[in-house]
Amino acid sequence: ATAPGTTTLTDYTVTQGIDSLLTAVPEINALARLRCSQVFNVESHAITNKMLLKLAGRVNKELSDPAVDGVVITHGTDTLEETAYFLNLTIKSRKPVVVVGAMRPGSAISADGPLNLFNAVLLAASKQAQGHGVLVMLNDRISAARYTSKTHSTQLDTFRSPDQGYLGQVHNGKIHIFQTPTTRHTTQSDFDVAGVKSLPWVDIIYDHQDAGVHLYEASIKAGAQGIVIAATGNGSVSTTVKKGARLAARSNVVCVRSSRVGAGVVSESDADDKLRLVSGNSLNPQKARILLMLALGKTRDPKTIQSYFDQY
Ligand SMILES: NC(=O)C[C@H](N)C(=O)O
Repeated sequence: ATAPGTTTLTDYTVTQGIDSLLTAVPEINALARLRCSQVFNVESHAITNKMLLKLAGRVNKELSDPAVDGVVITHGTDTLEETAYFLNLTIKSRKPVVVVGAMRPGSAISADGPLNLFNAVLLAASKQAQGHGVLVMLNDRISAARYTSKTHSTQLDTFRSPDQGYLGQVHNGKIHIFQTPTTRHTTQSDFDVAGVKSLPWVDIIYDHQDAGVHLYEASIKAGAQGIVIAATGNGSVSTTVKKGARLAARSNVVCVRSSRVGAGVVSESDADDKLRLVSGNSLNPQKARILLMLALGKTRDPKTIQSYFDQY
């Protein structure tokens, strides 16, 4: 992205294609032989389900080529965690897939993109990075797609996971991996989107004080097959959530209770069975939506869907 001046950090437009990103970091040529393609060139809020499906197909195809050691995807940071988690569940390979972004435009003083990209290519080309699921590389930190989330609107250390931390770091051009995710991903995933043309529609509804039930009504009427509730605290079942869940259950729409607080596991509740609710485990609402779309491609049974949320 490019901004009008070197000190402008936020007012930018997507301008650079992959070729200009790479010419800015010639050091990358010493790390790997690169084959590049521009699959999309959009800000990340413009990514659609169709684009996710196309990207997963493309990455799986590249990785099935024995000449390919790994894949790097450059991505806007706003919804990066959604794409990374989707790929974590749908890529059928142990080879590294690294999603990389930048918080500052390339035109800025101290732009972070060049080093992030260098580190991402280093990681994607390495044996050490194999088998940990999809990785996110920013600010020298290696994160697991399952755990990491954008937590700050502008700072460079925005990608964090308070409970699970980082998988490792890149330091002076050397990779250090400290741990591996324990949730199922890539080669152990049940989800396969080969040949899939569209994903079931899932909305996210944010709960708050004095919330109305009209958003549930609208979502069900619009044909959603699932609703993720960004509930308060530990996924609290407020009166509105209860009413919304009852309406949804009547239309066979599956509701997942996640939390708007951004960290922590949402406990399973006694109310879940009665209201056909699924607990979102430690997935934030936007990631719970990704898993629910994939789960609904297989079943509408809340118990089976709960088992996916327990494992992925
Ligand atoms: N810094 C960024 O990458 C944000 C950008 N708006 C995006 O596409 O997500």
